[in-house]
Amino acid sequence: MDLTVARALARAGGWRAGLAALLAVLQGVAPTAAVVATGQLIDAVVSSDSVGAVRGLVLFGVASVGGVVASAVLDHLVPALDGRHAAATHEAIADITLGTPGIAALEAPTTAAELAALAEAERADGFTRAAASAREVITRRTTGLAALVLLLSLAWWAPLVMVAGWRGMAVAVRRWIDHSAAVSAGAGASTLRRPRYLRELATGTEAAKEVRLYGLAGWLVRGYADTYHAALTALWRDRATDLRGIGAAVAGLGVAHLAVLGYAGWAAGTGAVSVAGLAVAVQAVLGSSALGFLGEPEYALGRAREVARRIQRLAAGTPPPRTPVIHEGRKGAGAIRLRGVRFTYPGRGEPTLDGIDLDVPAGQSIAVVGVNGAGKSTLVKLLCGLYDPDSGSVEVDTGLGVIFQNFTRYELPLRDNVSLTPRDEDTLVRALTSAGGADLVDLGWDTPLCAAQAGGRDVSGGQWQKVALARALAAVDDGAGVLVLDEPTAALDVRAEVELFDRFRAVAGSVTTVLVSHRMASVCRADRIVVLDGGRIAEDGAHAELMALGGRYAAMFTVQAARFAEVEEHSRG
Ligand SMILES: Nc1ncnc2c1ncn2[C@@H]1O[C@H](COP(=O)(O)OP(=O)(O)OP(=O)(O)O)[C@@H](O)[C@H]1O
Repeated sequence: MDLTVARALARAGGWRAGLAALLAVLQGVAPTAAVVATGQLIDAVVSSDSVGAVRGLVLFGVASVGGVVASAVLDHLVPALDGRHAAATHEAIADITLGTPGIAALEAPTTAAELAALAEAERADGFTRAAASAREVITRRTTGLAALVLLLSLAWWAPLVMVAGWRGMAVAVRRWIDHSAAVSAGAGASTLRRPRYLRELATGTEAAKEVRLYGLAGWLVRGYADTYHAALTALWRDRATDLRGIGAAVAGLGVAHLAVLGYAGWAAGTGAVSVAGLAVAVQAVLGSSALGFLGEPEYALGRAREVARRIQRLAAGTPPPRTPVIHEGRKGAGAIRLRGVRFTYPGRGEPTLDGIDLDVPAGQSIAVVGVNGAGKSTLVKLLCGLYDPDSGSVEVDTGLGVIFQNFTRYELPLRDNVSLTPRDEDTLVRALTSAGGADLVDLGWDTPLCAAQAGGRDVSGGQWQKVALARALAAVDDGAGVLVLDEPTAALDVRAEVELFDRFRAVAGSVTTVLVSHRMASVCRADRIVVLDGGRIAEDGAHAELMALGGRYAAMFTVQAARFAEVEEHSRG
């Protein structure tokens, strides 16, 4: 039994784990005790020894009843132990993933691979049966060891021969399985990624609309079948390693059986071993098989061990929390200072941000614009401390409220979507109304925003954005002095966005706001506009200044304004 798993079970289960281990040993000894009792009975019958026969019967009864009782108690104890162990494992994983201050560490290839492997192990469900598997392994190994003790009475070398035979077999099988597992976890995982993704696309709801609209069903099914088959063929080829090791182990095991059973038969023939002794020896040889490879419980224990080790590795590799640059405690509008900020995504050659200097005084509203991929969202993520800059510094004076482009749509009641911290309904109503979502209040605060749940309701994309805005406003209520809006209103039409942005500014007027938007109608309302280009700030100034400059911003604004005027004219005409 692996010590890593034993420690994990002991930590999760305390005294229950100790008791379970003891009972598993008792359950393992019981069959051997019954074999000994049978031997005593045979001896007693052959020699007409009634006292010996009673002793044999009593021992048989104790062994049988003891085994049954131990087994029954374990049946109750072990599932509870497994539940505790699974909960402790989930907690440890959550501690690791939530304990990192940024997301860069989670996105790092090694960490991401470890986390993916953990998720895979959770799906395989192996570690949730760690206690059940440990019970099985302890019981069987105890039975095997007890059988060896019995074999000692046949000949001193008999246990050694049987152990060698069964361990040789176990090593050969284990090696073959470890190789297969390594193939699956390594190259196999990456080759299976594509078919798995295609299967998710085909069966999930996310792409269901496009799959139907573009008639992708045939392509998906073919693509899945082809890539899955190709991946498995490669996997099987890789796994079909040399089986000679197993062949040799089987031969060795055969020789061990022949030697011990042959000797027992010969000894019985010469009278050196009694009939009872022969019966016991044969049973002991059978019992020694429990020292071989145990199959599923060993796999499951292996998976549990992998999970425990991955958790240890991840916990050891988790960087200590950085000195926070976000000063949560301070109230009121906060200033933002970026000095020489350079940032490169892992695996990318070119920096996405390449020397950003930006001072935003408390209370200012600033808009960040730039073409797709200019680095606006990256700047926001650095502001929030989700990534650390390669060089330079990012400092924010107060707590932050943020709405990301892809903000989370919690499958939770409306109340929790506006604020996950408990607060009175007046505050919630104020936040939602200010965000333009007054009509959503009628849904009821306890209505889950997910039609799949009992009493739940789906809401539109625009309504979700209002909920997300309300969430940011609730954060302001909590004292956040900087509000970051990363294209929060893309699902709204231009007029609705402008209206909402004005209302939002009135409500959140006391805080510093950073708006990322492609809508010039909203952008031009900010006190100051920053144009990102090539990882740097290309233009910086108020709307009128940048229009007068006649640069990138002026060009962007003019194109949108012209298009907007055209549409207006068209709709009037
Ligand atoms: N997690 C990531 N890993 C690697 N590269 C990334 C990652 N996220 C973004 N990028 C890259 O960084 C660059 C800047 O992306 P970012 O999302 O910051 O741009 P953006 O200005 O917000 O664009 P958009 O207007 O399209 O939202 C892009 O080239 C993008 O491909």
